[in-house]
Amino acid sequence: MTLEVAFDPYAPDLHRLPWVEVTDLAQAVGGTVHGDGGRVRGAVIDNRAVRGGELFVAMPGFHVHGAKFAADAASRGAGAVLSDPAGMAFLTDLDIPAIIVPDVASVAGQAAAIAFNRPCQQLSAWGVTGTNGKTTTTYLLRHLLHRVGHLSSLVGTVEAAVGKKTAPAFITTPQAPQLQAFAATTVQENVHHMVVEVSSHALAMGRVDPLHFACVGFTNLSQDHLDYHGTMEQYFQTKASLFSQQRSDRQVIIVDGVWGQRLAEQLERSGQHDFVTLSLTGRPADWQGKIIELDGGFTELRLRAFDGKEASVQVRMPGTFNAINAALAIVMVVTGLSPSPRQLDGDILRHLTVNPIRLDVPGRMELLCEEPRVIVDFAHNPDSTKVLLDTMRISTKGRLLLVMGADGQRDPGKRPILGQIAAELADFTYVTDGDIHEEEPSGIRRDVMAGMKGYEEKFVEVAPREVAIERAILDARPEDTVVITGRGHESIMFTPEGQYDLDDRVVAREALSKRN
Ligand SMILES: CC(=O)N[C@H]1[C@@H](OP(=O)(O)OP(=O)(O)OC[C@H]2O[C@@H](n3ccc(=O)[nH]c3=O)[C@H](O)[C@@H]2O)O[C@H](CO)[C@@H](O)[C@@H]1O[C@H](C)C(=O)N[C@@H](C)C(=O)N[C@H](CCC(=O)O)C(=O)O
Ligand SMILES: Nc1ncnc2c1ncn2[C@@H]1O[C@H](COP(=O)(O)OP(=O)(O)OP(=O)(O)O)[C@@H](O)[C@H]1O
Repeated sequence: MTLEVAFDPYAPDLHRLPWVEVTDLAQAVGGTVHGDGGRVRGAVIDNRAVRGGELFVAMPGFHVHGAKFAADAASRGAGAVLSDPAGMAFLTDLDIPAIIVPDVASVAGQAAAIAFNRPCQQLSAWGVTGTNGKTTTTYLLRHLLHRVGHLSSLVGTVEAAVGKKTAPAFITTPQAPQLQAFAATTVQENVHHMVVEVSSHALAMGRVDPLHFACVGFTNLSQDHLDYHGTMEQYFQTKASLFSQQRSDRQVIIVDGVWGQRLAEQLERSGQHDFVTLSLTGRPADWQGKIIELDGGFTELRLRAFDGKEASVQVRMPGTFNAINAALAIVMVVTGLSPSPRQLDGDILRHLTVNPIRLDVPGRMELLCEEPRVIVDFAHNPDSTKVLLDTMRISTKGRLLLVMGADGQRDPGKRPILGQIAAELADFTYVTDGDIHEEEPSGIRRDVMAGMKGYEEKFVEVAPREVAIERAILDARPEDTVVITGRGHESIMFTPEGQYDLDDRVVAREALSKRN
């Protein structure tokens, strides 16, 4: 019997990497070496991931300092430790060398890039950022790159995939050493393009450093993550940093929202003129897109470039927002692969649009049943919830029933706004738990319901989530639509008491089986 080994996208073959002298590495990151010489190949941020010879990147975290695990990393065979003055307290009696720098996060990517033999220099990286649509656009990018003959790896909220191998994701954009490890795996699998979903947290925490993207795209910006960024301005500037020439060669920006327009103006003012703009609402832009609604909830997307090149393609994915995501992905591939952003390769545009675009993205508009229609979707902020409910309303014959909640320990300011959108746009809402994390769930639900004042007859509070999903599905009439938002593809519920398996799709299917 052969045991199948699970694919670990963050564990490239270390034997295929050259050794790096610790003194050279220290010099490159401006660190001082404590202990004798030594050498490393590869890098990890978790002691439990050490296989032998890696640099253990010991960063301070929100809960613990990584250096606390340095001795264990050494016992597992780590070649050296990278840490900071605060971490040194844990490094006494260590029998491997340590590189000490003032701030580990700011050099972790660079150190890991060197330890993995600079994998990103051997591939083209594509990045997508924005509040909504990142995951979907990265899937579309990967699909379209394939259409023009380029295999790519993909790392984002749902999965980390290289070729046909895939592993579930635990975070949207991995920590810098993991991203470099993922790039090394990509290179070792002979894949030359890497598509990255770039979160604002990642940009703020230096997780994509020192990656230089071949092409990046901006979807949109609306309220989210203000618990971390504080203000919309700060959130915007963090996202905007991906579009500087220090970080990316080519940039595509949707300018239909005020933040996209600001991004374009900001780049223009800074003397960066080569970026490409895209509008789907008739605003002045390099690329114009027009979305025509077709029967069945699908769309036809017509694109016209600044040089007169035109294409049209059917997007067989529900919702105009998916046509917008497809437009961004198409323009990114044409922009990224053409000789220059202003000298387009018409063959690429033709190849990309010759066949309809149809792609299932796990937990995004995932259709579980036609009658009643039951959809699981990842919408978990005000804008995506509004866009989703507006979209579903068009094709709902009966009532639009919504199962929703908000996440614990995440941007409490958006909770009443989510409640208000639900109250205004759904016919009936089952207010339940989102991802609880380490917060008391009834308080989260109360925050959501604070936005539903005056609509008391249009919602009910039901917890736990499984019960709310079941109740909505059993209440639904055949002509109704049940939309279950907030967790999409996620399969683990985090609570203060621990974690347990909870997949909305599994719960919904079980409930559907109880309808006679
Ligand atoms: C706030 C934040 O970003 N936290 C991340 C951070 O956790 P932490 O600071 O609590 O880490 P910690 O437990 O204190 O540990 C400190 C260090 O010790 C190491 N360690 C820890 C324990 C151990 O046994 N051994 C060990 O080596 C850890 O790897 C870490 O380097 O380091 C962890 C290990 O990499 C991450 O999993 C964790 O992300 C958590 C899961 C998270 O939810 N992050 C969110 C805020 C996030 O980054 N979200 C964005 C945006 C998503 C979106 O757009 O919606 C994302 O990119 O996912
Ligand atoms: N372009 C868009 N504009 C607004 N809403 C969108 C757009 N694309 C998708 N959505 C909605 O947002 C939800 C999440 O989409 P997706 O996962 O692609 O975005 P994301 O930016 O990756 O989200 P997250 O950052 O939370 O991972 C979808 O399920 C859909 O309801």
